[in-house]
Amino acid sequence: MFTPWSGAILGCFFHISTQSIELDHSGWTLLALYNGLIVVTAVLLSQFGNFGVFKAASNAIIFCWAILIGLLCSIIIKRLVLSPLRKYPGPFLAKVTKFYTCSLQIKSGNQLFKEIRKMHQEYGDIVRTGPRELSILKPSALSAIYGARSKCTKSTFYSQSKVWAEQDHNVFGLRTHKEHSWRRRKMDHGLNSKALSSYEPRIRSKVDLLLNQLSARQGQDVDITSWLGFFSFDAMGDVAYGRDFKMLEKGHGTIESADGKEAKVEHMHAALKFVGILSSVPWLIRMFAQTEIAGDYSVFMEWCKEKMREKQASWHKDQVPTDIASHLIGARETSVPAQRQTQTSLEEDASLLIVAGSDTTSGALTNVLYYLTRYPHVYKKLQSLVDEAFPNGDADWSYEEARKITYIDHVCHESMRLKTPAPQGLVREVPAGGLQIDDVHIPAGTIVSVPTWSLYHDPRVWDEPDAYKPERWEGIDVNSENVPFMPFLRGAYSCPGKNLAYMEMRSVLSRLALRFDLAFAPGETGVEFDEGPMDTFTLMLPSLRLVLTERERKS
Ligand code: HEM
Repeated sequence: MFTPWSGAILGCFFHISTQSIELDHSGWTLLALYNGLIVVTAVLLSQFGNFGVFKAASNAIIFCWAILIGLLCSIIIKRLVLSPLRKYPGPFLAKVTKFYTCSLQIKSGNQLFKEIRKMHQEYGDIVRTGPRELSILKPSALSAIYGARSKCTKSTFYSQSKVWAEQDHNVFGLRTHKEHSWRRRKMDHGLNSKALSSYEPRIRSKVDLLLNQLSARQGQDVDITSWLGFFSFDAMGDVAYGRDFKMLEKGHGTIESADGKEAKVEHMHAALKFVGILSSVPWLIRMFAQTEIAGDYSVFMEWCKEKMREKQASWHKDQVPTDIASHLIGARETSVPAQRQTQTSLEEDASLLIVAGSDTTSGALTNVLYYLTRYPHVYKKLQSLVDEAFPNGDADWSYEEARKITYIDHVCHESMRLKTPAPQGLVREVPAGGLQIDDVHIPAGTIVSVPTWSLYHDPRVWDEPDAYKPERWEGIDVNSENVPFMPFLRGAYSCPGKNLAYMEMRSVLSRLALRFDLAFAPGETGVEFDEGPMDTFTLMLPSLRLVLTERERKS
């Protein structure tokens, strides 16, 4: 009964019978079951098969290996011969396993988005990048996949954290439309225009601190990537739960948790780099997440959760919410128990806000500064516009006036086009009934994405696609479905922090232009910075060294 052939047949049967079940979350369970099966088989063989212990164990191992081989053969045949995606071109190995794109991510130094672009150049607009996955380089795919009317859902990539129940995930990790939409409404309250106007003075004081620190270092070699990182972490700590990381004050990216443990932002980045490498095989990320080996990353996450618990302890129903956490806590406390956000998900949201809102904004800002330094005529134009709006300099500055300078938005859009914050494309699952994109029908269950890096550099879509030309955005409504550009995404899963991010970017850029001239630091050419962004889901940037000089007229 426990022969290699019966093992192989059992492997095939297991594959066929579990095809419609999502096993991505069950890595450790499957591993445990497999090892358990070896032991049970060995026991059965020694008890009932008249085998000695050694022979029973070796036959059990052979039988279980045969199960694996049968399973693998069945998977490979399905993926190569029977898959509804077999007609789509792509690298042979990509059709067989996601470890192929994982290996490309490693080989390219976390620049899989460039490899995907090469694949499109070789195979065309629709490329099979995985057994179940298509990358679709078509502007019309943006609305079809991500638009407000799209029924596509988030793929398993999104539920890679260690929590089990759907309702315990942070809002980013929620994959069912229903659960996601009510949780999103609660978070959106903390980021609507009324809430934002109450955050504005606090963002302003963080910009004050940033400019003062840069002023104290004027004429020196400054790593602007780090300083903008300190700014965005401090701003998010304040807006998320009214707490300060004090990175701008200390001049380094560390936080301390209540039990005295110190976590460095650079270590958190190392963990994200690891996540970036495994992004093609999210079930493996989840397995690692469940082993509690995240080190500094978990100190950081714990800090965020602790701040949420502190806020909960001091919450009072008559308090006016002053940050996103108090909006979330207020919504929870005033709901009937059956409609309450779970405690775990509240704490998960606490860390999500920092991860989603800090590196993204500082990365976007750093990229803008890179282009402004590289193209001084653009910076001069920005300076003359802010000088015109604020003739007495920084002392006159107000966000109300700064947001009217549309050129600031144009330099941001152009920078986010050339160095898009989520370069690989965001993965979505096609719902029952399939998805129509132009004349192509994509079958249900396919994982689809638009490779935004490729799209934003596509000469068929953009005139001089590699040139930095903020003027191209004049008179263009970036929110229109007809514009093939969505750095903050569109539709149900779009970024709730978009207006906050613009507030931070407009504030920093307008005030920096009022106060400083920019130049690359001696020895800095910008080449490594330009070529070195890593995809760790968002872009992780190399250091950019600049020299800032106070302009003649001081604030
Ligand atoms: C330039 C800065 C930013 C960019 C480019 C950006 C971009 C994005 C994108 C593309 C998504 C969709 C990701 C996906 O579906 O996989 C997203 C989601 C999200 N962003 Fe942002 N973001 C920025 C800043 C912020 C800020 C400041 C916050 C702070 C509140 C924030 C909070 C979030 C959250 C909570 C989500 C998950 C939304 C959901 O799944 O419903 N982001 N962001």
